[in-house]
Amino acid sequence: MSNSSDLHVDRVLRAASGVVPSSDTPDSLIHRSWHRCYHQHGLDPADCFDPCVESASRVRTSRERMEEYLQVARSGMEQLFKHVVDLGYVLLLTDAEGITIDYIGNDTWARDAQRFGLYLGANWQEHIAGTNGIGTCIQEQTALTCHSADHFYANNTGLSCSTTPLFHPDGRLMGVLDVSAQAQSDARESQHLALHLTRLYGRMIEDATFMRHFRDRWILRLATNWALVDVTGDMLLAFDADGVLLGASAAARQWLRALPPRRGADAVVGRHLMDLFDCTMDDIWRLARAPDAMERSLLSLVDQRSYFSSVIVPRVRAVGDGPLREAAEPAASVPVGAALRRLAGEDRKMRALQHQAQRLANRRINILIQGETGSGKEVFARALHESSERRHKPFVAVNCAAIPESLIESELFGYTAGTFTGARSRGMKGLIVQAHGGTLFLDEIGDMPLHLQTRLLRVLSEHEVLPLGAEQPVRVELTVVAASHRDLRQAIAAGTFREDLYYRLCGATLLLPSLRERQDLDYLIHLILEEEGREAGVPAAISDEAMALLRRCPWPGNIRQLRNALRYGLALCDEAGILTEHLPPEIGAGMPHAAPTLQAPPAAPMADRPAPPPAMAAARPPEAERLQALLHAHRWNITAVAAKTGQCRTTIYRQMKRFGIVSPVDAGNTPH
Ligand SMILES: Nc1ncnc2c1ncn2[C@@H]1O[C@H](COP(=O)(O)OP(=O)(O)OP(=O)(O)O)[C@@H](O)[C@H]1O
Repeated sequence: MSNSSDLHVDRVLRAASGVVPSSDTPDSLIHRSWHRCYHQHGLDPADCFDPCVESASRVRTSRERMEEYLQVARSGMEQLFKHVVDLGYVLLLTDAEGITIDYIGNDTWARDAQRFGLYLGANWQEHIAGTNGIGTCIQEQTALTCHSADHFYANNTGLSCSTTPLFHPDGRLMGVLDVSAQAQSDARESQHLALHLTRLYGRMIEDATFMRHFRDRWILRLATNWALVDVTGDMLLAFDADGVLLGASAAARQWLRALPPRRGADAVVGRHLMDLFDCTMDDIWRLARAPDAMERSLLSLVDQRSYFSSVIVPRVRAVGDGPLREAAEPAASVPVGAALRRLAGEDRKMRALQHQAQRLANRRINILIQGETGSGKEVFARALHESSERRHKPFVAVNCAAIPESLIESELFGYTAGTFTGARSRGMKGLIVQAHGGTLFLDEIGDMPLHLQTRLLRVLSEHEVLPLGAEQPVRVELTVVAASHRDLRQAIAAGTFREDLYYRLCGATLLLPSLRERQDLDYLIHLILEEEGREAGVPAAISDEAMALLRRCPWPGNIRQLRNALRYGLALCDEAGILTEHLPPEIGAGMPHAAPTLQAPPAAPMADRPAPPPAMAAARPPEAERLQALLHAHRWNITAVAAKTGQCRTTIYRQMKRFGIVSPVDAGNTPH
């Protein structure tokens, strides 16, 4: 062994035992590696290192497994090689096990490079090759230079290598990009440019792999510099149409570490964009169309900084046609469908909501509608369905508060023949499957029991339903519109609502204004009068005084209350139309001005479809008595009562709930 080799071995051994001479400039990362090689891997720096070359089939297996990564990396390497070829560098690409799976070399140096092990199949893992650019990069998971005497083995000190780790969008290490040359100078600084280029191209390869991997998903590119964000960014995030995170680039993963960890959950996947930014999916649609990067800033909830963004919309295959098309289409000029238009007159908030809903109608986004009870959430959901491409498909409404808890699972998910005995033994298609291709409206979603929330979450994320008793899941495609008058965020905090389900449901949130806030009360009065008058077969007129009285009312029960007041008036009035004395007494008397909030328990002063009562002061309205009698007469068979009254079963349950009517079955008694 030559004198210089002895000196190298001595230096490595001293550092590995913790003795670092003051003349040495310790690179803690390199010294850590020497320590590992000597103490953990049992390597001896005095030995002569022979490159370990894996079999051709091992290399082929690795290349086949990583085809996508390899293709992207190859293009990046070819570009990088143009910059470094004249400087005598060769390029290596390895897999995560440090095995060289691609190589671009320089003919003049090919022999020497081979001698050093710089070719296909060479295994550079640290426990085999000692401290080196690739193996140490895999251990440390960071870009580094292993220059000359940084190598563990003396016969590798003729090399200078700069490397960077390459991460898959799911956070796994894919491999290492290496730029190596014969060491010309003792100074590590001579490798700064090589390290910088390696890092730069490594990032490009990672980003390109990310873009390919998530080409059918939404991608958000973020940068602190607005001018470059459309070309290159600091971070990439991929998410689905509901705003649920699917992947993050290495830099974005690092950034997300500032968030509190989630017990048992991936640090990235499954989070929601609304956890990261002060925005909704609808804002993302808006950003996707904003041409000027200056308008595309997002406030981050991770570090309270503003980031400029560039939104890359998914390229999806349209059903039934081959070519790829852009998922997003210009939406600013989408005309609002008649059903949505009819819901409001000249009310600014409602106008904005109508446009927003129309834009969302055909994008497979789940929507959450919030608003006080009676503000028209179900009516809005129906109008949204009617204004969508799905209008010829089913609209299935489920009131989660109205279906008894014991039935909700089988009603929603269905069951196979033989799962139950008796009348239900034939099996039933659940409501979710009935909504296939159309819209499933889940009213009062906040009342859904927790274990069913878990099942529903699976349906939404996997598009499959497993009916009770079934072995094979049924595939379903549907858009879910959910509604709640409760503040679901509070329900999440209270532990009664699943946060991940909330995020699945609120691809966009629409908050309906209360009737008190609306500026189109006159429009609504005339609309409802016309509808009710037509149904009752009477002319729908109203006096100015009665109109004035209605305008002064604070409407704690919202549109439901307004409709009921007008029905009441129409029932009592004659051909001259509704006069003040025909309105319910509480309208004239003025109502309590306390506005119900989203958290308030449902305030339902009147039923949806009451028969005109002779007096409103009765403790229990006559329609409650009538419903009770009907239920009794039909032995509490809700389906039969629904058929008899021409209403759907959920309405019957809802009325029972409202009037406090409890079936003897639920109360634990046997019906008679
Ligand atoms: N835009 C509208 N035009 C006319 N009538 C409306 C409108 N919106 C709601 N209504 C009427 O108001 C009543 C309540 O509507 P809906 O059931 O949609 O409210 P909701 O917010 O879903 O109530 P809840 O929270 O109690 O389920 C219904 O009788 C409906 O016909």
